[in-house]
Amino acid sequence: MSEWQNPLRDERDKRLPRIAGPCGLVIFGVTGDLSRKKLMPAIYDLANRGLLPPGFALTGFARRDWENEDFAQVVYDAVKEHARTPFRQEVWDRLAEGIRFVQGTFDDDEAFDRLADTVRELDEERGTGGNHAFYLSIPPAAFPVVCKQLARSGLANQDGESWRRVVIEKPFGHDLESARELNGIVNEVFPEESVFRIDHYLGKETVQNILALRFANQLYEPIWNASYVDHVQITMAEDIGLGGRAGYYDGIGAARDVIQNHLLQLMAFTTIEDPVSFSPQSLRTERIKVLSATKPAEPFGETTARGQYTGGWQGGKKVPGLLEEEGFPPDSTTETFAAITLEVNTRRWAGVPFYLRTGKRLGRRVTEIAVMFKRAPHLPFDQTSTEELGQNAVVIRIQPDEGITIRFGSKVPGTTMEVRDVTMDFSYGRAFTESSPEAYERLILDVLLGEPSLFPVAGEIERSWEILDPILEHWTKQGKPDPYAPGEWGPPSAEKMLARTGRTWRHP
Ligand SMILES: NC(=O)C1=CN([C@@H]2O[C@H](COP(=O)(O)OP(=O)(O)OC[C@H]3O[C@@H](n4cnc5c(N)ncnc54)[C@H](OP(=O)(O)O)[C@@H]3O)[C@@H](O)[C@H]2O)C=CC1
Ligand SMILES: O=C1O[C@H](COP(=O)(O)O)[C@@H](O)[C@H](O)[C@H]1O
Repeated sequence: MSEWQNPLRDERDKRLPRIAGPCGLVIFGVTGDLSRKKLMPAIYDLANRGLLPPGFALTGFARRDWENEDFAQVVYDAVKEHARTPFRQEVWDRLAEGIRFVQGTFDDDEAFDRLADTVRELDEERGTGGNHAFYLSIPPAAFPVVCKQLARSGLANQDGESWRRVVIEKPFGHDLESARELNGIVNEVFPEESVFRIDHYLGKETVQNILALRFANQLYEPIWNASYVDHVQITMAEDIGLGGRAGYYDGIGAARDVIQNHLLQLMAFTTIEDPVSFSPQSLRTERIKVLSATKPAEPFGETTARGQYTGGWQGGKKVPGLLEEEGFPPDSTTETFAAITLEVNTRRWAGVPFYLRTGKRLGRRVTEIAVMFKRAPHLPFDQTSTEELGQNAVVIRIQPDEGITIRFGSKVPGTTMEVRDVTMDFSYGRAFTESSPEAYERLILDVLLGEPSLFPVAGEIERSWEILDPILEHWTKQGKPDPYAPGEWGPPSAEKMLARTGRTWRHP
């Protein structure tokens, strides 16, 4: 064979799509909301993009008395309703050949033995090669029993030639102690490198783009620190209510639901030092370092706010308050809005407050990171000419209208020197012809490829709870959250929380 190598080949290979090797995926909880709306459509989308191996197998495990064909019909309906990419019959036919169903409950040993038989048969019939991932799309209380069943039935066994991986949905625990306990149980069955804890925000293109923005450019990094940044606001606002989600949400609340995971990860991506490389280990090391340096600002009575939506009008429709939503007790103290202040005690960030907020039934659906810069030390203009000038800002829009906006002052055309804010916009939709894959597509593919960069490790999860636990304890003592009407941006206490520091929230 010639020793000559095409000098462009390595670079080109890096851009070729990464296709999973022979494998299968078992989903627990296939009748659930997440599975129907996100997981099954994402699997079809991956198949449609040619990223799954030819003999790929999808096995569902649930209580319903179904045959393989019944489950295949459920997957078909989910794909038709929710898939991102166009439906192609030949892709579906190929995928459907590998669909299996196992009926059972989580405490049923025989059901798990049947699952083990099914997996063995798939290895023979479909050539899955003993490589299987188990996706726990189930209530968090059931994570331990399913892990134990996977161990008991031998499904977690890896023989060195093949792999077994477990995928665990959020929330991972409800405080530090329960997260540690759960990590212990999971790690008794699966080594840490086989555990993929899902935080679907890390699968979003725009979240990964934070790293590109910061580390692929020279423009931002020199000013990305306490000398130039005044504060950072991270917002995840939703306009929907919690109808139909009481079983999961009551007693959990906004902070556990999204601050502990999505928002702290957004903060970590915004604040990490440049990783040595983009290897999973380097990225995780930097994320853990910054989370370890993060503390909630005190006193919590002034630095946090929490609210619960009341009934009212939104988008021209009458909507119920949380306490009128089905399944929530009339005295529920679950918060549907949460805002907290964090300090990142590193040389780069000391003194810069990070304000994180999230809520349901707010003004609109938007997730963004707004890096707000200090004002120029001196303005050589009349005071009246700069009255409408705000702070410079870099706003990273995670969703919708994914992109980046930079706000700066500009002269208003005319004979006077009047300066006003203008914006410069980068929009994914306009800049690229490629459409963004759904977060779950990216993450499921990464599980099958064994690529762990975008999955939080045990240490990150535990650090996040350490940050949040003292605030949650304070709120428990406080009792009822403050009311806010649908369409508002949280309760008045949220505005006060920033007003005390002379700042205001953005109302994006
Ligand atoms: N829905 C979402 O948008 C999101 C969900 N998540 C997480 O994903 C996971 C699943 O959520 P979601 O789909 O909403 O939950 P659902 O309540 O809609 O579904 C739960 C699933 O678990 C099954 N199940 C529950 N108990 C048992 C049991 N004893 N034996 C067998 N099957 C059982 C249910 O089966 P059956 O139909 O028979 O009851 C159902 O398929 C949770 O951890 C959640 O926190 C995370 C982010 C977003
Ligand atoms: O994890 C969760 O995220 C969803 C919002 O996800 P997004 O990708 O649409 O921003 C949220 O509604 C849910 O409460 C939470 O569990």
